Amino acid sequence: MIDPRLNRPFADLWRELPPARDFFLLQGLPQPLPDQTPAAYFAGLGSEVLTEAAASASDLAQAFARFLAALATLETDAPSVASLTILGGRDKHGRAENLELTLVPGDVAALVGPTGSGKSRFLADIEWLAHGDTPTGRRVLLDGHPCDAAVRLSASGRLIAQLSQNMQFVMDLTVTDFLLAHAESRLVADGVGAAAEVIALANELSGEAFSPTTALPALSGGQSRALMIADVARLCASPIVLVDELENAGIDRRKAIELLTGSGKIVLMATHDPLLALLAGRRLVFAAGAVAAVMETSPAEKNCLTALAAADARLSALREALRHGRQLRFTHEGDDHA
Ligand SMILES: Nc1ncnc2c1ncn2[C@@H]1O[C@H](COP(=O)(O)OP(=O)(O)OP(=O)(O)O)[C@@H](O)[C@H]1O
Repeated sequence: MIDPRLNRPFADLWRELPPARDFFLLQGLPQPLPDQTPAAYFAGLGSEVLTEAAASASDLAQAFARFLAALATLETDAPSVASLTILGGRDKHGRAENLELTLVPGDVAALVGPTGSGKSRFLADIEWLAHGDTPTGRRVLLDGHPCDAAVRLSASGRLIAQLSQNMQFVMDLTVTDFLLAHAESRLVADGVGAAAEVIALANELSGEAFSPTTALPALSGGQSRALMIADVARLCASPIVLVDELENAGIDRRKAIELLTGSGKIVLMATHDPLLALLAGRRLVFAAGAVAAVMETSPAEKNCLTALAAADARLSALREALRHGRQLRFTHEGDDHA
């Protein structure tokens, strides 16, 4: 049976599956015209081109149809996770950790605890999809099942995105070129639109806007974080996001969390920041390398959010004034004028 896509103009195919163009490059075939159909293109190939390609016109048409089918499968192959479960292991002294925590898309869990209490280790256990084979003995289940070695090797990079504290780009590309390359690798149909959307979101998160033509290494720390968060939220298929401290990132943390959870991701973040902790539905309290308690954010705590956000905005305004060399003023009445 003839693939119906072979009777549609190339312009439509390029729009839906941009990497379909690569077929012609890889086969060393002339680039088709946008208003041509593949059926007409292959039928019209001259004998010289066919000899060079060592294939008949119908072989090439069938190979192109298989290429399109494979691309379409890749595109729908975004990993999805309905639940993430972490089963307790043991603390630094070998005592059992009493934990069975299940998170679903849209959930945010904050990891709190003194320095050295095991927050980063917990994130690393999830990243590794631990199976009782890390120092903590924890086990991580996806959709209620343990992950076998094949899943762990092939899927952990695609399932889990990590935003770490120190983010520095070494690639000498402009922001747009980087995002276009990422969009292309993810087979996003409208790469240009997606890149523009990520830049707009990143500029909403960071205090100082950057332009699409800014070189990646020229971005400030806050701008880099903002770009990565917007990229993870919009372009990255990973359903699980691990965040190691957002507080000093120089970005709108509240918006950043809303952006990530709004895109249906499971977010786990280590934090010492009350604002971020209260944005999470649950917080895991760490002590001696284990989760000592799981606290639900209470309605009373949620009520504090508005006041806390206002206090946070005042502090941010002071930071901004400080940055710009202005005099600082902080009053009990809250009418500080910097
Ligand atoms: N259950 C455990 N068993 C054995 N070692 C552990 C356990 N939990 C954590 N550790 C180890 O303890 C050390 C400190 O833990 P970790 O770095 O995770 O703390 P943290 O809470 O992230 O600290 P900080 O807030 O300073 O970043 C690490 O070397 C880690 O591997």
